[in-house]
Amino acid sequence: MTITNNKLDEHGKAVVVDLVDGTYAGEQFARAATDTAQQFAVPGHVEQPVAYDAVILAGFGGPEGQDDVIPFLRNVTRGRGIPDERLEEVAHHYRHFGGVSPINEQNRQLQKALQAEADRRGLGLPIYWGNRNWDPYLPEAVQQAYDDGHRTVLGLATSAYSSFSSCRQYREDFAKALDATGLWGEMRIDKVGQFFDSPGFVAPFVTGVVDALRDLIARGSDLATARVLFATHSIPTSDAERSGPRDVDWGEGGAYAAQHTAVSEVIMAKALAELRADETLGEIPDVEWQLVYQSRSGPPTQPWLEPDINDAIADHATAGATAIVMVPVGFVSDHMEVMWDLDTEAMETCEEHGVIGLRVPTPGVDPVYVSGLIDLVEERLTGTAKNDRVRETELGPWYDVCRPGCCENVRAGFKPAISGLQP
Ligand SMILES: CC1=C(CCC(=O)O)c2cc3nc(cc4[nH]c(cc5[nH]c(cc1n2)c(C)c5CCC(=O)O)c(CCC(=O)O)c4C)C(CCC(=O)O)=C3C
Ligand SMILES: [Fe+2]
Repeated sequence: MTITNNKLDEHGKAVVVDLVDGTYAGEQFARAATDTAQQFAVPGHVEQPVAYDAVILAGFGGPEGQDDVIPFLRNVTRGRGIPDERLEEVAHHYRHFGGVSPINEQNRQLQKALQAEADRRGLGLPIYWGNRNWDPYLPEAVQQAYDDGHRTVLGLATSAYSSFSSCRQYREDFAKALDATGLWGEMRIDKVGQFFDSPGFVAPFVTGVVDALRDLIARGSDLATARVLFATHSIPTSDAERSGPRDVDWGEGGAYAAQHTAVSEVIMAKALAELRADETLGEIPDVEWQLVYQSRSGPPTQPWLEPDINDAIADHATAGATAIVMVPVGFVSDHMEVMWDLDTEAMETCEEHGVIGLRVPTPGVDPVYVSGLIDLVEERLTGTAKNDRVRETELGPWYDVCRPGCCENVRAGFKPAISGLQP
């Protein structure tokens, strides 16, 4: 069986992936031949215009009532055979908030805001929305876009960094949606590359850190004893090591940790520069910062990225810190991982240790972020050259087309994915 995704674009420059046999979820599926590598602009930036006619926003999805909680968690943990009793332990975060995660409403708002910005620029692009784990599901969004006549679609996932969970799984979800709808070869879906260091994503965090530090100054707190903790989702160290292209040595924690470290450094530098530009504030000392991890799950025997934010708060308090500023740099909206793990648990840890705890907002639907995402869409519409794309760290602009093995998950095995060279 040969299936073709990513058909020739109308400018003749081929972005074609010929797919050969592979197996996925009991179905004959597609595996791309690696010798198609030459057909992509190496090292993975598409520098020709593509006439995308729609955008599909891909979200994580979350429950919207108590009855949704267990079915949602079954979806998230699908294929790992976790019994419902175990899921009920995770469920208590959701149960605590009436079984409702704010994530779907946040994505509805984001969809609206993106649509308004695309319309304002006269792009004529409808923005669809579908989720990985809850209604509305991604295949429905793909089918809807197809039924409305769209054949060349740009995917945009609500996740900024590289790793299996934050990038490749969304690429697989789009491929799975093409399979579920029978639209392989009928519809081209490409995905916007990881945007951790795009100006629109970075700016709201800078504003947030500036506001939090100003707040501390206003309270008479000494910034020399404040700590800024940049928080992101922990992942298994085995996933972290495989994040990003395999032919680059990213150091400990792989591209995932390297991207977070680079962005945190930029946010910190920009925030301090902004505060120092305000002479009414007096001397602003350097503020100690650290990248920390949250929301670890999985068996205790499996190593995940550390330190955990709660351990870090305890250590900093012991070492004399008086205030903790939490920056959820790994997340795009104030969903459950933020509401529970930071605003509930980590705040409690701050209280226990007698330190001030402040939490910076995520980008959410900040107009700067929304506009920045549409800039990324425009880069792909116009085929903006790699060197003309504005990014805030040396690591970017990240790839439009991932290389073989990028963010692979050896536990789950090979699955087809869009916007990359297989396997
Ligand atoms: C890197 C990353 C992001 C950031 C990138 C992105 O945003 O996509 C993220 C986001 C999210 N994670 C979320 C929820 C969950 N994640 C789980 C489990 C896991 N996440 C992982 C990683 C990530 N997760 C991993 C390695 C696992 C272990 C299981 C596995 O190997 O897959 C579980 C299962 C229970 C448990 O194990 O705790 C739940 C319920 C929600 C929704 C929140 C809401 O409802 O508001 C969001 C946005
Ligand atoms: Fe997660």
